[in-house]
Amino acid sequence: MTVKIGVIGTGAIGRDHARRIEKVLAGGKITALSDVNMASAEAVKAEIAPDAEIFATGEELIASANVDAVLVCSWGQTHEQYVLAAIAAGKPCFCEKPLATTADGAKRIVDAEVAAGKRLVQVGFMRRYDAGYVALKSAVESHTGAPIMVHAAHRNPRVGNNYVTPMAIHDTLIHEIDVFRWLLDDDYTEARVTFPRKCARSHEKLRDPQIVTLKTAKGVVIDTEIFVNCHYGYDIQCEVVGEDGIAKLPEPMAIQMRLGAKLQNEILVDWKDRFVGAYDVELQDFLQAAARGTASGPTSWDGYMAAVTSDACVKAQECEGEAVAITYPARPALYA
Ligand SMILES: NC(=O)C1=CN([C@@H]2O[C@H](COP(=O)(O)OP(=O)(O)OC[C@H]3O[C@@H](n4cnc5c(N)ncnc54)[C@H](O)[C@@H]3O)[C@@H](O)[C@H]2O)C=CC1
Ligand SMILES: O=C1[C@@H](O)[C@H](O)[C@@H](O)[C@H](O)[C@H]1O
Repeated sequence: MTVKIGVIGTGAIGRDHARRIEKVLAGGKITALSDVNMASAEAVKAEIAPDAEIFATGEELIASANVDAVLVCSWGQTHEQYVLAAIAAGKPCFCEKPLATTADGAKRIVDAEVAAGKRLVQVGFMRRYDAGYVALKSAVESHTGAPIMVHAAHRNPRVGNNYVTPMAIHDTLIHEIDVFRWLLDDDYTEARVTFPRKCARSHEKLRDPQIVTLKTAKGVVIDTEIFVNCHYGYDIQCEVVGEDGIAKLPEPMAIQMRLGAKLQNEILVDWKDRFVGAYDVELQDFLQAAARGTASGPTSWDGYMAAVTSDACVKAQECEGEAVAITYPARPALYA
């Protein structure tokens, strides 16, 4: 079966996902596009999906009989309305992170999906599909012994002037928040944030870098450096320290060169390249589940847990150095 896909939001990631569905993956076809910037949707139609119909609104796209499943790739604050509309229409929906920009919004999605009685939503936490993280999880489960600490870093070369301090959590750390719950099979109990001196490239409304420390129910302490003006590249690091040994996230494959009296490996600069394989696998998973009228992978519940944790981390930014407690409600049976 070919799943007819409608994409809402045809900016950086919407365009890239449309490309992979049309040109890389099996079992899907882009039949509909929508963006508040119609020119962007028109450009994606012209370059990637010539058969797609352009809709003025996401709601009209979701209602179309020519759309079996939906990709929500618009700005974060618009995700909730589209995911709720997709659930109401009974159509599988892949939603880019964040599921919603508030924990209350994510909870409304969880409630709607539970009321629908089946999984319809996959959240775009692609790191769970990254070959390096999958190997790391296997090493932690089989070799390192019980985890005690995690040291991590999330570094972007630069960000725009619209990227302000809380976005380091909602937009950036949210990937670590999700992937460490999955990697450690654990939940968080408290968050703490420390700011070193602000780096010279950080603009007025951004305190960069910062270190977020999360503690889990099993007692693991995770420190993550977020540095979004690191300048040198896009660099994701993670090391798990266990009772018997240490496991480290592999570096992306890169040719090692001996040149000009230097030993060199290229470092990537763009998240699209760093996680290209993971995006492919996550969307192939979505297409397979959507063909069965359902969803798999990271759930609405995971999106909700990430939102609750993000809110606590933002509070922790506001009271530097102090611990902010994190508590979660009971998990509905749909997400057992
Ligand atoms: N999983 C990942 O690694 C990544 C996820 N993202 C997430 O994807 C989403 C989009 O990010 P980007 O593509 O980087 O942003 P972008 O700004 O390049 O594209 C967003 C597009 O959505 C459109 N849009 C905004 N409001 C809309 C609405 N109400 N209806 C329809 N279209 C609307 C904009 O006109 C724009 O074309 C964000 O939630 C972001 O956090 C982004 C980058 C990487
Ligand atoms: O999701 C993403 C961006 O929105 C975000 O701004 C980056 O920090 C992340 O590394 C990338 O994966």
